[in-house]
Amino acid sequence: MVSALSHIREIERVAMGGASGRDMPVVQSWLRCVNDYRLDPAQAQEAYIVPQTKLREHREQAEELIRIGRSGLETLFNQVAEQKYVLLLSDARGVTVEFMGDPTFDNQLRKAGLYLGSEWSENRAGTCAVGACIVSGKPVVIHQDDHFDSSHIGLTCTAAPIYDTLGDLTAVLDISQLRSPTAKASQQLALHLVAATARRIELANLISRTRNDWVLRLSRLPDFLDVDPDAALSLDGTGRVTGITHGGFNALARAMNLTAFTARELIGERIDRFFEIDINDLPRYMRGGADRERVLRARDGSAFFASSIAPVVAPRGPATARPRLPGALSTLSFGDPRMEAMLARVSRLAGLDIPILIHGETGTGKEYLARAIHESRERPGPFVAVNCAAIPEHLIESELFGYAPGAFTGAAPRGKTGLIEAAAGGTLFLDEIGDMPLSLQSRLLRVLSEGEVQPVGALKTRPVRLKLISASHRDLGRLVAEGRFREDLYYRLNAATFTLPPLRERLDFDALTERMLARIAAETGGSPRLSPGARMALRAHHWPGNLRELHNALKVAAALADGDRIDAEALPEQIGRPGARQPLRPALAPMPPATPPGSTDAAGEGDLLQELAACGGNVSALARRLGVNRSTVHRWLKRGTPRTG
Ligand SMILES: Nc1ncnc2c1ncn2[C@@H]1O[C@H](COP(=O)(O)OP(=O)(O)OP(=O)(O)O)[C@@H](O)[C@H]1O
Repeated sequence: MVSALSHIREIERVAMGGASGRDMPVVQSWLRCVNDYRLDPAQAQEAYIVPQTKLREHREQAEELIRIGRSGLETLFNQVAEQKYVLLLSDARGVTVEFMGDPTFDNQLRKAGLYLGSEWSENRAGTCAVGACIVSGKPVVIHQDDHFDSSHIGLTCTAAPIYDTLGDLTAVLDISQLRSPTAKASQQLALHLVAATARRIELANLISRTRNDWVLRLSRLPDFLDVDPDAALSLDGTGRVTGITHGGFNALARAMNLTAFTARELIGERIDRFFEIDINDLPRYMRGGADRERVLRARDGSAFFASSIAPVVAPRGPATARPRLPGALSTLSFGDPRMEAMLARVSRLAGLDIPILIHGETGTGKEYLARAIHESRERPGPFVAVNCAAIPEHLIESELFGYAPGAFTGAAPRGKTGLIEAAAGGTLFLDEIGDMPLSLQSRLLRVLSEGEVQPVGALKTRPVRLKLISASHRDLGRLVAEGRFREDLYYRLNAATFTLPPLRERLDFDALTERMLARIAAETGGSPRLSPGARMALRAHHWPGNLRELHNALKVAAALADGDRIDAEALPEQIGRPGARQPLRPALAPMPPATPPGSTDAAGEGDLLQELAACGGNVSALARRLGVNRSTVHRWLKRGTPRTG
């Protein structure tokens, strides 16, 4: 093994632009460590293990994937345990959320960071397999002194990415050894095994998450098509792509010779854009047919063997009888599978006097949904909306419950009807219910369980029947645990809980945008249309403000546009007006930039798409502007995942 000193010297040489015999991914990662994360090779740092509470949070988020992938992980571990490998599954931030290893070496493994809770993000740990894999989105071997930090140069680590069904990198699978043969080629088999297991976990994830969709598996060869296909995608009842494995993304992109596309842009496209197939042909590809009957042609002329799995429950979309939603509810979704399923359940409860609790980030349309539920009722009556966070605490009681004449100094002489009574026979919408003071929660509970309200200072209660819809962007369960929300009220409210997806996860983004534009057109009398560049920038944005942010962005853009065409320039600055991005940070070493522009923030891909939009979608122009070659730009675009490490 090389000495720490010569290792440090080598990194310094490479950082100064010196030639290196190491693999390109290693050199690129070293340069990121020096130039982007400002790590110093001379400052060795031992592995970092996140605190237990943090680890619990990371594990909770990865729970579903770990459950789905468990048998694949165990099979892989059994294959390599003899050679003293340990297995780590890390999340997209590099934190190890699952670990399998020989407990005899627990102490050594923990010290080396090959353990549950260790964080292997590149900006913290320097060049390492998990971190380099998160950044590049590709399988990688980081062998011994390929590591940046000299405290890790004894390890050999092999990692492969696991993508979620929308094409985002969600986890990294890694197998590592404390000691290994000197030759890096010794890890080729490890690389193959890890990549194959990651592929299988992606397939299992796709199948388990798309129970009411068709799943189509594709391979160049008929062998193992059913269990280990090269590619897999899920399709709804209209033949639109609802999910993909990473191989599925590659197959779709290749079928259309697409290079500058991200996985998310392919979701929602019709399968007949890519293959000579119709949704009605899918049963033909179910297991049992002869190989030659399972050949499927891609639009670029290449051929695949195909095998389909029918939906466990009836597929969505017009091909099957889609449950008809009452008018008001049907305007809230344009084909997003989660929204459709949720609205179908909501519509069954809308007419009953059961409280409904709506969860969702700010601006996801909680009040819109509440109003739609109200309007879909047979005799809706009044709709009274109250934002519990907006009324000063000392006024909430009298506002909600009203008061009797002379209840307190300064009270109106004839008393006042509270908002609860005002909603009698209709719907009371309590927004931000988590902000309701504890003392009032018990009184609200009484309204719900006894059907009566007692105004402040009144001796008698009055009967009141209403539909209660409450909403919160906070986790009420957590507020209960912290003693800030009454448990009894919580259980009364949460029986029918619905969560609105954030805009960035909705699959009907384009249709939703068009609908909003149509509404703006009706209001303003124009007919605004999005240019391709503006559409790309909108798709690339993260939308922290959700539907509210989108609606406002479109209104502003329509007002600023020259005529009816909305160009990217008319969009608000944070959504990616060309030129709004910060200039590239100059690299220390005179090497081509090893990472896409914007990669130091969490929205690297978004920035790149904005750059591309600014170049009119022309990859060559963008490559010239960034000083890299076209294939580098294609690779960055193909990676299709926002950067995290
Ligand atoms: N279905 C929809 N169609 C069109 N626009 C919508 C829709 N839902 C929400 N919006 C837009 O988003 C804005 C916010 O919606 P709403 O007030 O329902 O969200 P919210 O989740 O209740 O927000 P908050 O958490 O801030 O109270 C609306 O004013 C409207 O501009």
